[in-house]
Amino acid sequence: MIMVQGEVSGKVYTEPFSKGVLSRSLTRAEMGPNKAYAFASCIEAKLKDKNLSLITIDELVELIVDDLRDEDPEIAEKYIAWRQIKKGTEPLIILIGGASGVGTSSIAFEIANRLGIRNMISTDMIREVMRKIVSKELIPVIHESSFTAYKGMRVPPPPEFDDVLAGFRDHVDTVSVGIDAVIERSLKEGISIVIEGVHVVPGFIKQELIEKNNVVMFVLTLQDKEIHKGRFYSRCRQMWARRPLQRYLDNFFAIRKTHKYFESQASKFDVPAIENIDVVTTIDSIIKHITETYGGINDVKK
Ligand SMILES: Nc1ncnc2c1ncn2[C@@H]1O[C@H](COP(=O)(O)OP(=O)(O)O)[C@@H](O)[C@H]1O
Ligand SMILES: O=C(O)[C@@H](COP(=O)(O)O)OP(=O)(O)O
Repeated sequence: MIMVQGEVSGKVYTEPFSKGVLSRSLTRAEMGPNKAYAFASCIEAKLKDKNLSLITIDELVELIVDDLRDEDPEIAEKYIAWRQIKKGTEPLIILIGGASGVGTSSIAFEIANRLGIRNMISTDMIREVMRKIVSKELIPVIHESSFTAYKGMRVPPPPEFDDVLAGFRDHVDTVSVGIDAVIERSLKEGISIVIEGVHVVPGFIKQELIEKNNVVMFVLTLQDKEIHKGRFYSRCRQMWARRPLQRYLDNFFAIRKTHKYFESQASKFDVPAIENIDVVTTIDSIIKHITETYGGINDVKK
């Protein structure tokens, strides 16, 4: 049996070489599952040829990267980026925001999967818990959707303010308290998490949290209104979908206003705004940003 030697928090451990474990990490770099398994089998054969009984993780990675570069340089680069993120010494908190329907939940799921992050929460769920705690009489805006929150405002905004955006800001401001709490708890426990939804808006999360290098935020956009509208149709086609299409189409104008607000807040707070046209391009772009800002850093700003 070939043993692999790694290190966690200064403690050395060994575990048997597993083709399954290696192929899973290769699929996270976007190699097809069959190819990944075949590649992992080749690596195992090489180790056997060398008569090795023990190899360190770093030596193994070097071998993998060398072979990957010959086999598929693009996947080799993705694998290196993934390793770099994994080597970070702090938990990674990824925040993905965007107007309703732009794809935050789909992309969050893919990102969590790619990075092997086991925790994911939708801000809709945080809001749902808050709704049970805070009555509709006390804070009516959170009992509405983000784009209809203006209907719940106890005092209408002055005429010079856009009512949809005034309601949206109130709504987001309240739910952001819950998001702050999830981030704080994740940092305290040392768990990586992806937090996604319409309530992840630049400028609303506590500054001291967002300033940390291991807390990264992204905004998803869809410039083309028709593509955006199409996403509500595709969402409703899923068998288990319970949210009525018509509601989102009726409020599409208001949803687009929030979309514009996301764009302006992202630009104001220097948060990457990523066009979510194609899943693979979106994921690659997010991973690239994370690698550049977080990957491999050991000195996290406190
Ligand atoms: N990049 C993409 N390309 C094609 N369809 C997408 C993409 N991102 C999301 N979708 C689809 O758009 C719909 C809305 O996405 P969803 O993730 O539910 O949006 P949100 O959570 O932002 O409301 C879903 O049917 C989803 O499969
Ligand atoms: O408040 C909102 O804008 C939407 C966000 O949900 P997503 O479309 O982002 O999933 O929640 P709703 O009230 O429709 O359940």
